[in-house]
Amino acid sequence: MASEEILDSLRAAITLKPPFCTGAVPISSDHATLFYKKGESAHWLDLSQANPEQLQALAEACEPATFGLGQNDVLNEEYRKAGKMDASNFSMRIHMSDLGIVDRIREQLLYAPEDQKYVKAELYKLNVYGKDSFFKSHKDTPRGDTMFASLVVVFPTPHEGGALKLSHDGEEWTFDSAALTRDAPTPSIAYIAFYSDVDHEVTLVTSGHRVTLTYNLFLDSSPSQKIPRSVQAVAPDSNLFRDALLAAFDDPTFLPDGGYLGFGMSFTYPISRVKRYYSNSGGALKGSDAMIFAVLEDLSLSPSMSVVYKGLNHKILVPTDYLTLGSDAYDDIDSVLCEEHYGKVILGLGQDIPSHFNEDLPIARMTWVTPLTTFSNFRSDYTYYGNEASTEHVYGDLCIAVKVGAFGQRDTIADSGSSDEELV
Ligand SMILES: O=C(O)CCC(=O)C(=O)O
Ligand SMILES: [Fe+2]
Repeated sequence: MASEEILDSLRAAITLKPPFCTGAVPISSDHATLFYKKGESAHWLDLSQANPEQLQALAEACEPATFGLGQNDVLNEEYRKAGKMDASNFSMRIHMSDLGIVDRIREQLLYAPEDQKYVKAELYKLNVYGKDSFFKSHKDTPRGDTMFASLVVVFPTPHEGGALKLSHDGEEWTFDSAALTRDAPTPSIAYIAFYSDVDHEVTLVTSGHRVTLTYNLFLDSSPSQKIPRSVQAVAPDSNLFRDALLAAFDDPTFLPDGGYLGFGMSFTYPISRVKRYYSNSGGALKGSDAMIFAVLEDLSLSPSMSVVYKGLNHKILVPTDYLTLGSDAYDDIDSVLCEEHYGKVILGLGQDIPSHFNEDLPIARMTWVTPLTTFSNFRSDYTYYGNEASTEHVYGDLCIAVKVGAFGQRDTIADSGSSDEELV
């Protein structure tokens, strides 16, 4: 039986990386010059040295900002009070890639094999948060299934308040853009990029004007962006987890006969994207999820993105490679998931085989290092052909699963997903 102390040391080594990256970057007047349309006339101002009258004129050229609710954009000033200008109504010569911000996001937020680490920052809107503006807590609506994060850039226009507060999984962070831009020795923008599924809010602006550009960040497969070699596949803090895993593997009392290790996800992933991007590798996973996957691969194990289904009688582990949604079932769902989707019944390491167990079903002896979460919960519909055809569904949660060999041969098992009948 896996000793609790070894598991605790593994858990402690999974340092939760903050779900954002941030910084301040000096800008020139050329970067800070904003041209915009208002009715028939054109205007411009330099956001690195704008006066209150210019900022007030810009605020008046904006429309009230809406926000995404489901698939709709709604206006509700109890929830969000700010001005917005669509990208078609203004122009700036500032590019996030030229300022090195896209590279920083790639290194710090996107933690994937080099050939998948392409980030595209697409300008979304300009916002002006005048006095009494705010935006209550929300998650950003993903615009397409390759969008993974949002980027907010705040210009050095005088204002107080308007900090961005983020919270995820019981932790909170504050991005005080007013202080960051005020304290910089030369005119600088402050930026923050955060995963779209992180809750965030803009606190009340108590004076001045907070002017921002927002960008949607997409995974992009264009090879035009070459990744600098210096970007490491595994970031330094992953050494802690790697060392803890190696120590656990060296301990004969840890999974003496081998078994599966499971890791619950720390972030949300749309299942359509999981099938497309993550089935064979952890490409573009977020934060500690990405770190765990990368370290397991580095240790020559074969982690897979898998789903834990709550089946009829059992929990069933199915690699996302073999996940088909909307299929037909001529048998009970547990058997279908095992026989047609390379699923395995999950049992704990020392757990007895339940009575009336169908001996044909393969078993995965699973130890959860981090608990299964419902961040990436989804539902699969299928048609069950019993006496009559009926539409049924089964719920699943995404996880990282890895098969580990017995003591002395930890990394020798490639979990091909084939329906090996042996009890692991
Ligand atoms: O301005 C900010 O700091 C955040 C804005 C925001 O959350 C949004 O536009 O969705
Ligand atoms: Fe937002």
